[in-house]
Amino acid sequence: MSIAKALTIAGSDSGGGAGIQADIKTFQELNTFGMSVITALTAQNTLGVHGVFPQTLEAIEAQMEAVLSDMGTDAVKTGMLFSADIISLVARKLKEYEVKNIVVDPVMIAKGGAALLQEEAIRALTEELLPIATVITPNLPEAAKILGREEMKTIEEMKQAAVDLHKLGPAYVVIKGGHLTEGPAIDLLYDGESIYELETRRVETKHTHGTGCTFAAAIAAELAKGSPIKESVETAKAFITAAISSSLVIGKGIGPTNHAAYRAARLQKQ
Ligand SMILES: Nc1ncnc2c1ncn2[C@@H]1O[C@H](COP(=O)(O)OP(=O)(O)OP(=O)(O)O)[C@@H](O)[C@H]1O
Ligand SMILES: Cc1ncc(COP(=O)(O)O)c(N)n1
Repeated sequence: MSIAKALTIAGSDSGGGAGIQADIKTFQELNTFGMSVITALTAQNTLGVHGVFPQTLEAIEAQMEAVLSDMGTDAVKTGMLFSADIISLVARKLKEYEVKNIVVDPVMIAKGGAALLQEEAIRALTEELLPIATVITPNLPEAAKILGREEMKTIEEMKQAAVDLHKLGPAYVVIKGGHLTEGPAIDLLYDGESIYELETRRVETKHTHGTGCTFAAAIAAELAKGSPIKESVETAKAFITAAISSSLVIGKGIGPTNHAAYRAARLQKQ
């Protein structure tokens, strides 16, 4: 039996809600074979990040070599990359292996405020990784940081940001509106010509740890299976909405989303 393969290159979240763990759970739920390259360990739980331990470049390169030289992949999702050196290495290896379907989630800061990307790495992100990305998935603060402007507060400002981010080289741009303070949860997809709005109701919950990681991993899984970009983003939006709608009260802080919810709902419908 053959199966589509998806690779996450990201940080490990010991709490299981974000990072590598969220990605692998998402890949599994969407019927893809998940593989991982761990860029950094975080000691993390629902209350926050208690330690960040970047892996050596040697360790990261060895993981990429091991996976890509033998198994290959149908899509890649990058998450926490932490430093300029790690970004350069990852971009170089993705080019070397001519990896297709690259989803770049430009993770910068954890919900609790901990830095998951060094300030000086933004240039490497912009110059080396964004140009080879199939799709980038910044949230509002990340989009603002990359563009060096104030955080956008309206859909019109988000649209302008999507157009400006596209000029940096990715084939598609998704800007996530989870951080808008009121109204529905609206994300935008820009393909260089048209802007599509993806809108769902905003779920009233504080348990949203790992939403960005899960959403980007779901896009990668769908692209890996050969779905076109628009359908992939729509499925990812349905996946994350289901996961947030039945998010889990685990730990004393911001709990994780429920990765099993999307498939469970679909099975129930059958
Ligand atoms: N309360 C909510 N209800 C419904 N959808 C939401 C909610 N919060 C976020 N989303 C959706 O979840 C996805 C992730 O968006 P968000 O802006 O939270 O990403 P993020 O900030 O990168 O996440 P993270 O903080 O985990 O890195 C988007 O599709 C967004 O619309
Ligand atoms: C390893 C890792 N990667 C990404 C995030 C972002 O997720 P969130 O903003 O929900 O904390 C995280 N907390 N940890």
